[in-house]
Amino acid sequence: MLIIEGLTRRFGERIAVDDVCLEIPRGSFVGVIGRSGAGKSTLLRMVNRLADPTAGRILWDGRDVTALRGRELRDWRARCAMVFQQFNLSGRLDVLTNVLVGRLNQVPAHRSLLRLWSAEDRAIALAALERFDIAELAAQRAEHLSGGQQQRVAIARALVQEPDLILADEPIASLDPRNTRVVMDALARINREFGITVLCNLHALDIARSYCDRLVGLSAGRLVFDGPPDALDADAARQLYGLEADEVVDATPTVPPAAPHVVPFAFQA
Ligand SMILES: Nc1ncnc2c1ncn2[C@@H]1O[C@H](COP(=O)(O)OP(=O)(O)OP(=O)(O)O)[C@@H](O)[C@H]1O
Repeated sequence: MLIIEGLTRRFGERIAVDDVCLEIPRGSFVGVIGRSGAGKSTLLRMVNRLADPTAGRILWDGRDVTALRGRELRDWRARCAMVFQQFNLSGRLDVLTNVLVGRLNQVPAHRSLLRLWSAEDRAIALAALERFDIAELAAQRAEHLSGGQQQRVAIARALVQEPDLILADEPIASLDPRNTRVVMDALARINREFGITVLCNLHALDIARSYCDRLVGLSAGRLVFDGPPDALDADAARQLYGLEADEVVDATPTVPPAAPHVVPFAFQA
């Protein structure tokens, strides 16, 4: 369970996240929605401590992760895999090596420094690529892939990290509609098949409604909506999006939420 208590982040006079409280059970797929500048990225970045809160606490299974330092903080970050809008791959490295980077925390330091990947690590990385139908790209340089393929590589890298949480910050913002579906499907599979909690910042409300089992809406840093997608009515959307509400509201969910089916990690093909 992820518990966020009174989480606040100020940048000078500006409050990016303002006294947010949430309880997120394991295995949830939560969409964080709101206008540009609402505080979505700052909220996610605080969860894995890329940004530190000005006030408040974050607890994972009862442990205060806001207090972690040094090795414990590195371990926490390894358990919260990030997926970014711009994929954050090493373009000149091949796809398999990019995925193996997700294993760095699982291997002894001397091996990770020398990039000495074991046959088991390679098999795990390859199986993750197979899972997302991109194993045939394993030897290609990441920079030669399309945006949708690169994002699937980034999700495979997140998966081999064996995280408790995936924090996806606008993972589909630079993708076309077809790749948007492919990438959201990949996140949904990780959530359902492995029971990994997903927090996903999304601009597109129709996508958030289709894929997430819960929506958390921020406006000027404050939590103004927290509920299932079908509870987000026109009034709630207007509170979140103001005059843009009519543009972003699509009342028809396009993909019915699927029941979670949890299996342990098993990457080997
Ligand atoms: N490092 C920073 N320094 C100063 N202000 C910041 C910083 N990071 C974020 N902010 C401000 O905090 C507020 C929230 O920003 P944040 O990026 O979290 O919003 P967002 O909802 O993710 O927006 P977008 O959807 O455009 O990415 C904004 O007003 C932003 O300008």
